[in-house]
Amino acid sequence: MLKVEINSFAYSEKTILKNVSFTLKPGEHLSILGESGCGKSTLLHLVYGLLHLENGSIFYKEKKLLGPTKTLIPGEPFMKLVAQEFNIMPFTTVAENLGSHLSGLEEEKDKKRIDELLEVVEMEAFKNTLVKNLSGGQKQRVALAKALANEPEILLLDEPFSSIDVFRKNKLQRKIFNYLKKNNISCITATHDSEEALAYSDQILMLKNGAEELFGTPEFIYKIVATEYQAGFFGEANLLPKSFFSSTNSSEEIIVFPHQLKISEEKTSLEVTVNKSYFKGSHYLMEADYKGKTIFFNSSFPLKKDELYYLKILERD
Ligand SMILES: Nc1ncnc2c1ncn2[C@@H]1O[C@H](COP(=O)(O)OP(=O)(O)OP(=O)(O)O)[C@@H](O)[C@H]1O
Repeated sequence: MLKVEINSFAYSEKTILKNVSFTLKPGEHLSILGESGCGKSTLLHLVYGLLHLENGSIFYKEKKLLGPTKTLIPGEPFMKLVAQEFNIMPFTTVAENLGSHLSGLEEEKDKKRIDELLEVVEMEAFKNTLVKNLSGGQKQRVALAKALANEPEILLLDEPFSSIDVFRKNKLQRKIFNYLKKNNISCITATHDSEEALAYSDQILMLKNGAEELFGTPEFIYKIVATEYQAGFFGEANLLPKSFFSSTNSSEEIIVFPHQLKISEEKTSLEVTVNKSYFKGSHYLMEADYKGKTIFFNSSFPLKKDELYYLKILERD
């Protein structure tokens, strides 16, 4: 088990991370969700041992990890980090790149392993291509395969699918994360992609300004979001008075996602004027106005600009 306790971390004067702690069991997948610059990469670099953690500790299997000041080569042998600037050799082929991370002692075994890794990242067709001639997304897939080559116990992934097109992304995510589960490899992923975090992780750690904002299972996080910052990771969201939807005197406001609002035949407190409709494939996202505030709700058909509607809430699911 990995046990991370970061009391605080600063590059110079400015504190980047504070009071972040979690544990990770074998085969478990943790997603770090947070806006750009909130400290996700820094957290991965601390765990991997590229940065020195003065104020806190990291244990793996009861053993304290020493960090870069006490080890000759930064990084831990049982962990692999796929950083945003992936480090792959440009003037060698994809297969040679992967081969450089294998034993080199048993040629047939290595060849088989290279084919297996290429299959996981769907790069079989580029086996003999020079890395310098690959696209950004293809290089990212080689970096993922390279990280898997030596069967790490923990994989740290920094925005692993950021350069990969939607066409391939979903299938690749399924293949990689299923491969990790099957092989009991723990994984920490830094991501902006809430769909990826919800679908594949066991736990989500949401950061805000380098501190824990929310921590829990994807279902727990999605149901508990209460502020615009928290809800912002899951698409458009409305912050509306609770009193609109229930008989309460409280001035409390609640987060309501577009799919939780529905047009009402009866008069409600929420009378909106339609501004725009955006086709989303399975439905239309409506942008409407309520007393100068923008409200988003879903509709199965487009609504006309300037038409008035009453909205009611559906149970949050
Ligand atoms: N080597 C460094 N020296 C000084 N400050 C740094 C260094 N690396 C990162 N920072 C700063 O630390 C903060 C956190 O950066 P980090 O890269 O961890 O954020 P992030 O959440 O991964 O962002 P992104 O999603 O954009 O990759 C930023 O304000 C960044 O400017």
